[in-house]
Amino acid sequence: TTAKAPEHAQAAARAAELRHLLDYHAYRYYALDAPEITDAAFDKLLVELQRIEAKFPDLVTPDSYTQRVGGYVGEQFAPVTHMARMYSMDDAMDLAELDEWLQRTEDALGTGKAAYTCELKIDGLGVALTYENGAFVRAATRGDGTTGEDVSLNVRTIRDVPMHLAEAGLAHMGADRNARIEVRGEVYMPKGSFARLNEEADAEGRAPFANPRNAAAGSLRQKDPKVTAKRDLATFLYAVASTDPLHVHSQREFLDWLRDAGFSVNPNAKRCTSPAEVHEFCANALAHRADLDYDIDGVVVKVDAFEQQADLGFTARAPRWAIAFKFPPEEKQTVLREIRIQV
Ligand SMILES: CC(C)(CNC(=O)c1ccc(Oc2ccccc2)cc1)c1ccc2c(N)nc(N)nc2n1
Repeated sequence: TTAKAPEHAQAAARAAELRHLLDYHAYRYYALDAPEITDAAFDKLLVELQRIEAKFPDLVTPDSYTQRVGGYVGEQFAPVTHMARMYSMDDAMDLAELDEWLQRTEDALGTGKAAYTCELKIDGLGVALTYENGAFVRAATRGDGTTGEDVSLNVRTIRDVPMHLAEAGLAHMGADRNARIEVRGEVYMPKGSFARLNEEADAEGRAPFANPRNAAAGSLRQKDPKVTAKRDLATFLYAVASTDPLHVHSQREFLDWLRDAGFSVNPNAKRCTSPAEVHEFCANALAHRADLDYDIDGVVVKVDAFEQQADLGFTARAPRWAIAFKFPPEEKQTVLREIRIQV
């Protein structure tokens, strides 16, 4: 066994180095959208780690990048109670209703001026991701807002979901770096992946998915994580149940923290300091809707300062400090399946 010791120790050291490298390069790629190495170089590191773990199984750690796709089928979809309600939002169906909300909000705040953070409303599936001591511990669907389904094994296969929080995010938490936090966001299927998936379905004579949202929902509900892993799902995070451990004081600061921590955050968010700026953001989002690689169904306008959010509070159903400005359904050129009529 002494002969084995140096080889094992060497393998253990290299495995730790590879785990760190893979996490760093995944962070560069998914959170910063600024990769330093090619995908091929990344895959080479991953294969090297998989080989070491195959030779020395005791070196496998749960947060290792190689553990993204795995786990047996039975343990999925158990009911999960969220740390805090995952609220929905009131809707504004047109600019007049949006202006009513802006006016009502500014009156309620009494300050005359409020700043808002405008975000794209991704047409996907709401999920809650829970981290403890900086490590991913669970993912759940939104469900009815209080109780969702455990989809941890499937969410682990989504490449842009970090298995543990990056140091830049943890450092911001100071003494609370080990706190349990639950972030919320959307799981979506990029339009390109949706088109490819439906081409495959067509080629195999299976029914196509109606839209990317349904395809994302179907992919998250897969019993076998190996199938989910092939569905090319992605995320954008946008909320947290309790902001205390993060020591941030506005939605804009929070979105910056999410990036620091390694999460994928939609790059089109903007802090607006007047209703006119909010209108401009909405008009611009609608104008560029078709150019995006994901479906959106509107814009979410949020009071930016957390102190003002706390002043406004929640109704039974939704926060008073956020509104969903809805876009009309996008007319899509649906390719009708050829129908052969036997004449
Ligand atoms: C605003 C919020 C409803 C999230 N916020 C929450 O879920 C939430 C929940 C408890 C909170 O704080 C509490 C903590 C404990 C008790 C009560 C409230 C705070 C925020 C929401 C919902 C859907 C969104 C969407 N589709 N796209 C974008 N871009 N943003 C969205 N934002």
